Amino acid sequence: MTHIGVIGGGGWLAGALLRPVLADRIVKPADLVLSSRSGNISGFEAWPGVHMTTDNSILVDASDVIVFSVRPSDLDEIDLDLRGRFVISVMASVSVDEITDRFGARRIVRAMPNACAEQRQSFTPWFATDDVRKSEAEFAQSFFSASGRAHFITNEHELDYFTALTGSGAAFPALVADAMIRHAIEAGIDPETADLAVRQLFLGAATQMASISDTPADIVELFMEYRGTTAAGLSAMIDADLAHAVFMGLTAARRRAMQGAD
Ligand SMILES: NC(=O)C1=CN([C@@H]2O[C@H](COP(=O)(O)OP(=O)(O)OC[C@H]3O[C@@H](n4cnc5c(N)ncnc54)[C@H](OP(=O)(O)O)[C@@H]3O)[C@@H](O)[C@H]2O)C=CC1
Ligand SMILES: O=C(O)[C@@H]1CCC=N1
Repeated sequence: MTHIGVIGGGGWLAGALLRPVLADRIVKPADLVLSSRSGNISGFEAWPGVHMTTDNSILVDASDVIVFSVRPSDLDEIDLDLRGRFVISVMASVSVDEITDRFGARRIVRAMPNACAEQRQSFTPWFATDDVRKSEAEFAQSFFSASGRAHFITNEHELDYFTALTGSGAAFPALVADAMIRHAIEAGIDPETADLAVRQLFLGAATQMASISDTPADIVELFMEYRGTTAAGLSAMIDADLAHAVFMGLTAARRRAMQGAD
């Protein structure tokens, strides 16, 4: 697993995944090839040895592992024969069967990281076809572990669910954070302080939830039992059916993932 080629390597997710991989020397800069359509790839200035191309066939010839990180709607313009090759895909909504039908590859790892990879905090479930070799599965686990928590799953269909749940990265928490910041500003807190306060709150909450055995439901219960100001706030949010809004959002995102997002 030495030479890696990333089709769509100039994109948002590829950069977020690859910078930790390069920083950890899981892949050497000289062994990495990135492709894009435009030839414009930035974010790799710290690793001048990384190769860049607009020709995917050059990338394939130079690589043992071919990573697909283009938008699903851009797949039609890619015509490659990848029979006998090992492929990793991070594309939403593109099944391993579709990858086999389009490109001939049978040894496929399909993963769903998120953009928190840049901070090494992605949750990345990944699935492997039966043909994937042990060394290739080990490479996939170490590749995705550089940018967060990599988690092997045995049911490919779950990836469409995770596309909605965790592929969305900071987006859904950011929606809640933004509402809190706007409320604070309306209450007279200056915007800079409101922003600082809510960012720190989310960092504290995430760190706490990641490090204690209490579940999120236990934490809610703890504050409800305390019967203080937080319980008053929680009761109003529960009455307003915050959970319903979250369920509706996740259902819509999952439906889109199953239909084919771009
Ligand atoms: N962004 C995210 O948070 C997440 C994304 N994903 C998945 O990752 C994949 C990539 O997404 P993202 O990084 O956001 O997308 P971007 O639009 O940021 O990047 C896509 C990249 O693909 C390149 N590209 C398009 N067509 C070709 C081609 N024919 N040959 C070579 N390169 C090509 C683009 O080049 P150019 O710019 O020059 O056109 C660009 O560098 C998607 O399938 C998405 O579903 C999964 C989880 C999270
Ligand atoms: O919003 C999107 O479509 C991308 C793909 C999966 C998560 N984010």
